[in-house]
Amino acid sequence: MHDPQGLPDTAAAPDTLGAQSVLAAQGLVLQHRGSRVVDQVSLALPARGAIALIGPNGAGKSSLLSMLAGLQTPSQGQVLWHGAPLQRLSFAERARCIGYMPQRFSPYWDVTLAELLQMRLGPSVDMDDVLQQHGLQAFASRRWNSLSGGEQSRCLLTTVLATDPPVLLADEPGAALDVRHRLELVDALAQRGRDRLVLVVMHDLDLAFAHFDRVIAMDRGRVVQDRAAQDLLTDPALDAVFQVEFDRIDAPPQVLLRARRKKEDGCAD
Ligand SMILES: Nc1ncnc2c1ncn2[C@@H]1O[C@H](COP(=O)(O)OP(=O)(O)OP(=O)(O)O)[C@@H](O)[C@H]1O
Repeated sequence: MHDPQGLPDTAAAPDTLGAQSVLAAQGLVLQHRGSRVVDQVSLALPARGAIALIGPNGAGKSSLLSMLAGLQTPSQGQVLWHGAPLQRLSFAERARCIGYMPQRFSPYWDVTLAELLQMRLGPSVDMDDVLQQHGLQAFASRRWNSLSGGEQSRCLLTTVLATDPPVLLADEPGAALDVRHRLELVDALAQRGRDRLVLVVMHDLDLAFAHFDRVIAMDRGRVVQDRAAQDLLTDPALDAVFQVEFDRIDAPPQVLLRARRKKEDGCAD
């Protein structure tokens, strides 16, 4: 059964965690060589909202995101889409429901941006329109491998969003962008979060706290904080996650974080 948006109707098999949410993680564990890189993560993600996923290197953010996208199979637990196992959806349905932007992407063939978009959208879509909307006309005939890192990121996000998926999972989409494009990106993601779900892995904490409603922090495979952005920003628990001491600097309309190494490291001023 499908809803009017063409999405599968899986609400017929509700689950206590997943029924209230579009996407949910239920006791997710991911093991590599016997160690748990994601360890018992349960999360309920609503149909709307801009959520940042933060945490130190190796915390398990990318691993969690790829399981939520259905790209990695959990060692334990399951991902729920409207309360029913995500794996019940076909690959085509998953691709329509969940837009996923990985940290690194390189197509198997060295295609042009126009070819990549065409593969994603099909022949009936007017490619020039899409490229123009996103200011990417200049890159249409460029081979993927000839684009700079930041250009690839902008093109990849456009490719992922071209089908307007109800859920976007993006892994550090701003990492390679210059400051203007990074600001444009977080604005666009926050805007999208008003009527869609956007879950974004971010290392830029100032941008995460200024633009996102909810912030989830991971550490050593676990979700250690899951709070409204403004609550977590002022809580020393944030310092503990990153093992630094943050100065909170009042810079209306926001509070900026300045990190110092912890005193016990013997390197603080
Ligand atoms: N295929 C794999 N084999 C072994 N270990 C892996 C594999 N994939 C991930 N890991 C390990 O799992 C842990 C979590 O990795 P993950 O990429 O999810 O972290 P992350 O929070 O996204 O980190 P970063 O912020 O550095 O991108 C890391 O220690 C990583 O080395």
